[in-house]
Amino acid sequence: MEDIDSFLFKFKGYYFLRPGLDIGFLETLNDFEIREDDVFIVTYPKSGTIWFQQILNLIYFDEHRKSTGNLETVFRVPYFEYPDQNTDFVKRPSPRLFTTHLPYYLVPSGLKNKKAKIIYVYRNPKDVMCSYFHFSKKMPLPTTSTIEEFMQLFLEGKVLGSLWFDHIKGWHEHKSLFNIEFMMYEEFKKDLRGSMLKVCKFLGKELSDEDMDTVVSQAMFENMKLDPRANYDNILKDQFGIQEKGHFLRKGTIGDWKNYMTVEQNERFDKIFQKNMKDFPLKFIWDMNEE
Ligand SMILES: Nc1ncnc2c1ncn2[C@@H]1O[C@H](COP(=O)(O)OS(=O)(=O)O)[C@@H](OP(=O)(O)O)[C@H]1O
Repeated sequence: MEDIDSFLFKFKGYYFLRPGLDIGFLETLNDFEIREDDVFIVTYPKSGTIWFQQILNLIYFDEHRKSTGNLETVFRVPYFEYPDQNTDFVKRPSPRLFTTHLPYYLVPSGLKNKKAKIIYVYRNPKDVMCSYFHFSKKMPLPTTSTIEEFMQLFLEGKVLGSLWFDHIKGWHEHKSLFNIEFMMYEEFKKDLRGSMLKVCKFLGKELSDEDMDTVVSQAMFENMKLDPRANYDNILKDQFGIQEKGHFLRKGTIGDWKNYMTVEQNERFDKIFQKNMKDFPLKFIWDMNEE
């Protein structure tokens, strides 16, 4: 197990990615001026962030949908807490689209005006953990050689994003403060078109049937994997010097955790999950065959 502090930085109780972090900007997050038509995707890492970044690009930008532009998916829906040096969020035209892994208590207080829209994407935490285990080997993140050791880090919240339980519970318990809609990764897997209609409704966007067909097709895992704008390889290479290809969009399935966790690990995870998530109202889907 590697030294967590060389990769992560704890600020107000939450772990950020250390490389490239602008601590001065973190100090100003609370006061960042929110516009009424801003849209935020909020996720705990490995819950489908790039998927929703792609979905927003496809919904909002004709040229992305028509594949005539080649701006990277992340460019128009940038990470709020990791601003690029060349990006001035204040100069961005409206509607501004953002991505964030922030916990509810660190986002700009202006989001509580309830006008700016927030989509919180969540995924069953066993698949999150397994996706994270693989991803951590490719990134400047605390990593481990076995899933057992990674499970320990994950369940102690010693990862980028801190404790999964705190993240989702914090946002859900405070949902009445925000204009927020909770969307489940697994529902998008099972019914992409139906789920896309829900996103459009929440965002107040109406697409023609033809455009909707394109959005659905381009948001499918198999097609996104082939789309260089959504494929993180370039970003991994540019920002972190990582050379490996094709691993960001790894499997994109439900229930892959079964290929990595033993029966005993699963039972232990379940106990901790039940203890932490007792009375939590949102449903989770752990298996592709589950309704
Ligand atoms: N279109 C589509 N359909 C289904 N699944 C998809 C899709 N796009 C991305 N993914 C999967 O999402 C996982 C990556 O999560 P994140 O994008 O949240 O990662 S990150 O936090 O931004 O690093 C990662 O999951 P795993 O494959 O299980 O590792 C991606 O494959």
